[in-house]
Amino acid sequence: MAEVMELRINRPDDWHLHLRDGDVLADVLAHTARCFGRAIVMPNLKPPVVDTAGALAYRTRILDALPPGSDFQPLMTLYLTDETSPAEIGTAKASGQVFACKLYPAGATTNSENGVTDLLGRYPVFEAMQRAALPLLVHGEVTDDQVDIFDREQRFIEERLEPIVRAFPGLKVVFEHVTTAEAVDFVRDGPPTLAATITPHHLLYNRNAMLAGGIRPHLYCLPILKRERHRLALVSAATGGHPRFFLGTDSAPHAIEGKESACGCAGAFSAHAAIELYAEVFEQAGALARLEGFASHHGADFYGLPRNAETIRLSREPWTVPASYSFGASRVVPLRAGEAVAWRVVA
Ligand SMILES: NC(=O)N[C@@H](CC(=O)O)C(=O)O
Ligand SMILES: [Zn+2]
Ligand SMILES: [Zn+2]
Repeated sequence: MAEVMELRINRPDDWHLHLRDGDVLADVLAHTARCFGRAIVMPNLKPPVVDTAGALAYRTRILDALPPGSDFQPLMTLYLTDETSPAEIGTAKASGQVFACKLYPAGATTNSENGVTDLLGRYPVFEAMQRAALPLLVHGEVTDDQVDIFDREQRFIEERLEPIVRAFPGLKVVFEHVTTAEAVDFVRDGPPTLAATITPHHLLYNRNAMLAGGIRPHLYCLPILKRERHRLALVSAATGGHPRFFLGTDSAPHAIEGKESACGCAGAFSAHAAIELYAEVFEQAGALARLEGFASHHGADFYGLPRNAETIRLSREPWTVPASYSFGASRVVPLRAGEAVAWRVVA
């Protein structure tokens, strides 16, 4: 069969994105706005976005930082804490600009210190979200020191996520950045209200890529990269056409000095080449025809939003990723820095 050289798909959306704030916001945002129509914007700023007023103010800062002429739409989220009230959920929904709430178990990941410690105590808030039809987005890892970091996602499914999904049959839940075969099975076997996002780095790399032959801090993210058998399960879920798996980059930039450190931050920056990297994954799986569903349709359908009408064009033209990009006063090292990416977005 002749190699596909060009691909036209509906404009994709990123259903899990970190844009950060302040002097780095414009630098980070430009990478996503060059190709994605919308993105679910994560609220784990310092301090986190815990109420509707904060989300609306952050949204304005994002719109102000957009490149001229861009019609990128930020879809805002609230960061759940032990103090979030059910009333705030109604306010968030009524704003028309908040599209979900994010559950970070306290201590699970970057800027999760203010996250939830008492999950059962949050049930009245989940109840309010179910009523308001606001999806719950979950960083699905237990935080217990006793649990091995490679087992934290699996344990979260059994101990935390399964009970929530069972208790709230009308609540849409997105299991964010799934990294294990167990998570894939849980979502596939779950109800229509349960979906998952999958990142480009978890589709492309296993833990050897991060740890064998030298430690590569720019591949360190949470949940941590897993064994090859898990990566293969993710590839089959993403490329298999199942409507409850969709694109969420978890592009999470950190300044180079925060990553190349004795105690480096978790997060991989991928927005500079996100759709291109997913195209590589789908091509390798012989599933390029399914890229559009995963990247441009399944997420919008799950959130109950219209699909983007415009299209983008991808061409099979390799290019070399720069060693770093501007990040406010610092630099960020992107995924694939200094190496080739097989696809590029053309106008
Ligand atoms: N994925 C990460 O490793 N880091 C994210 C937080 C998150 O999504 O868990 C970040 O904000 O840096
Ligand atoms: Zn996370
Ligand atoms: Zn994230």
